Amino acid sequence: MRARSHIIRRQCRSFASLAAVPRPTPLRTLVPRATTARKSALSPLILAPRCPTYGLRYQSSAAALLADAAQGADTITTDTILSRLEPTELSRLSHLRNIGIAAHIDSGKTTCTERVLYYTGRIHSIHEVRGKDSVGAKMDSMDLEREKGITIKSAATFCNWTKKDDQGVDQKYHINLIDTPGHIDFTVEVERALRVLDGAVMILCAVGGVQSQTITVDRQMRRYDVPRISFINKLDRMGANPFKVIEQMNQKLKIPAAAVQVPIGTEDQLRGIIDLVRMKAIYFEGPRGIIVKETDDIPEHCKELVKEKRSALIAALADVDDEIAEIWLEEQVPTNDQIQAAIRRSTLALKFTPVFMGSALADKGVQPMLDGVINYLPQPAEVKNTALDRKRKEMPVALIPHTQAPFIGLAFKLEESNFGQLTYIRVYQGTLKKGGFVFNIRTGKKVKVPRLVRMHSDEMEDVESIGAGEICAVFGVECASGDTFSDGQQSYTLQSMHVPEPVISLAIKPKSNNQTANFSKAMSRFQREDPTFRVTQDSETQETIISGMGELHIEIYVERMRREYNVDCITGQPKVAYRETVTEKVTFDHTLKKQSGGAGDFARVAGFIEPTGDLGENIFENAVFGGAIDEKFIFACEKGFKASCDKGPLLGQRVLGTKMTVNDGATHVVDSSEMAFKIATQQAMRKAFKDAKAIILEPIMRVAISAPGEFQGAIVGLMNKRNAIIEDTEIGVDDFTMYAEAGLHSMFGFSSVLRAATQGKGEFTMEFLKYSPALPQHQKELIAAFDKEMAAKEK
Ligand SMILES: Nc1nc2c(ncn2[C@@H]2O[C@H](COP(=O)(O)OP(=O)(O)OP(=O)(O)O)[C@@H](O)[C@H]2O)c(=O)[nH]1
Repeated sequence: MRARSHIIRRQCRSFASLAAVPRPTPLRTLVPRATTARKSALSPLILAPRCPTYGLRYQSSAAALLADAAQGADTITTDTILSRLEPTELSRLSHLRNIGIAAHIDSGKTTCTERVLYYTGRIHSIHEVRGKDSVGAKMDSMDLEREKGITIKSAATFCNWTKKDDQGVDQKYHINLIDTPGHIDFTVEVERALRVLDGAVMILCAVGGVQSQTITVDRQMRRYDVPRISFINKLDRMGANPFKVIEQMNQKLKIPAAAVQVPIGTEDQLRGIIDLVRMKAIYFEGPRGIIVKETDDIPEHCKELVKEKRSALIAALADVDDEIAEIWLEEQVPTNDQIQAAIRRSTLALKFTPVFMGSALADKGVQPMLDGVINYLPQPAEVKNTALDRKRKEMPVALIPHTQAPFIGLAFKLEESNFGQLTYIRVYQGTLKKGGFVFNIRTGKKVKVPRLVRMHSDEMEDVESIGAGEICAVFGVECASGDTFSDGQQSYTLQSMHVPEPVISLAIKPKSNNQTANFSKAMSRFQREDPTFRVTQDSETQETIISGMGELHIEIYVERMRREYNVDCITGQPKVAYRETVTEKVTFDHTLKKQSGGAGDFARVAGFIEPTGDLGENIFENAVFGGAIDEKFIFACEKGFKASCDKGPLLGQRVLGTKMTVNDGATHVVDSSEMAFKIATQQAMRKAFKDAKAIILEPIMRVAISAPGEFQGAIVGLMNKRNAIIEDTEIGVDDFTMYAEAGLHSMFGFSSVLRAATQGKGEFTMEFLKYSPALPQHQKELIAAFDKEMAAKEK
């Protein structure tokens, strides 16, 4: 029995340990042709070379690929992975797309997704955002979303899209899709979706063009290297001009763009779309445009435009793709296939975005956009994903999207549901199985996966297993957002997403005491689900303080508390999350000495504090030589410094960009303690901080305001009053957009001021840009108010 288990253990030796053995020669050169042919006829597994150290025969290409991948992220490319995956794995992955839809507010993301679900057969009727039937779109499942007509939470779904291949054979593709919110206050939803998706559709309004949030989304897509296609929506709107939008994309976004389609008519004359690659006119007939009719007959009045825009497409491709550049230089015309291949290559290389167009509301152009998702966005194996190996000093290693590899997944989103915590997971490697066990790399805990589902907005479909490259959700797995899971063999961690810092906070409490339990429940749930929503307790006032990304963000949570938890809340005035820092280097030498009868308190700390140079993390440095302060007390000094940084001396706000170096001190054999050193450091910090010309930093917001042209003067006046710096103003046909930078405190309540000044026609967005020193007068007022508050508390 023992011998048998020994053999099993040897055979089950982890892929991680295989990774440590010398790298085997690539499969293709070693496998004898006859063997491969015979073997592949019997099974999809390829016989791999013998491992020199263990004498094991690799079971599949997964092991060989993993052995290479584990040598370091640079040893393997997506081409290597693609060339060495077995046909079954390759076919599974090449029929899979994980995409997100992201855009400026109200561009039509949800309306578009509703059409995608209808045309792919996931839903059987279309309901509009703010539609007359009051049902609302499938992906806006929360009551609040349906009432307000905005997306608050990103929602995941999946569908199948059938498309003919080059030989005219129908191929079925599985698409995992995430619809994201447009409002900047919910931007973390976009961050986490883009972190795990392989490609994205960026939607733009044919009238609004590149708007403030388009620029943010562009930045987010670049942060996670997400290839994208673009879709200019709302061609049916008056004033629609897709080519002006493309011009704006080329000027303002950091990615070249060119149309791959032109419209047949615009506004109320929109009839269809012409595909510039295949040179086909496409019409959308039948109920809700479900029948796609393609013809070679390009309407006469479109021919000139088609010629011009096809040339523009080839010229744009020649700038980013060598093959087209060569054809172009030889003054030849590329074939349709060459154009299509170049669009795919340059889109995947993040050098280009093909622009599709249509009107989701008018049911035109969505199906060709879906074909574009298949043609131009990557399958999971075409995206290189890496993790850090904790066992090998955080060495980056490539992940292999193979179902037989050891499981690695990232929990990117959490939600509470009636059945417990629902955790969204992207499976990067291996297979996640219902009833199987997974290890949380952060906590080291092993947990069972009791239920595995695919999400369809707020509905779910149970599944037995999910393979590499897919997105799913699990129940009953306790974890935090951003945790990496493995099957216990590897100690890999995946980098989590960027989480912006909250900039606004307010005090909150339930109206009546008997709602406290529900209030706490709601707070802990919201905090777990949304990393940009924070809850803290003011240690002096014992008030609960909530912080978030903006007024709307906080407002939505207060409203959800009322609706979902039956808790009415009293909220204080919103407060700005100011920060404190030092601007000069000063030395300190502070002694704490207390003698009160028995054992006293003694600690001496000396050193200096100085600015770190950036407004990032605070730093504590131990530069004590010769044991002037015992090692265990140094740790207490660091604790004291950190506590002081959590509540700065000027306003009780967090300290940024400050470094403390302790280089001397003294210890008393009897009276020194950890507490004494902690307090001494806090006292030293309080004094030295003020001496080091401490200042208050305030969040500066990037503000974009759009309104009809007649209100421009009034809005300039409003912004001047707020000491804003107006950066740029774009004048459109009827309206204008102003870009400015303003301190957050001056922007509180701006939505109602703007509404009143523009007869409700103006709109604005703002997002955190940076921390900057507050104006001297404002700093004085803030400090005076804080001191007064403190004095009142002491009385
Ligand atoms: N005219 C016109 N209106 C459209 C079109 N697509 C969407 N809309 C309208 O634009 C509004 C916003 O649409 P949504 O689909 O909610 O936009 P969204 O981008 O998902 O919005 P958020 O997620 O809240 O940012 C709704 O009133 C839609 O009916 C279109 O093609 N033409």
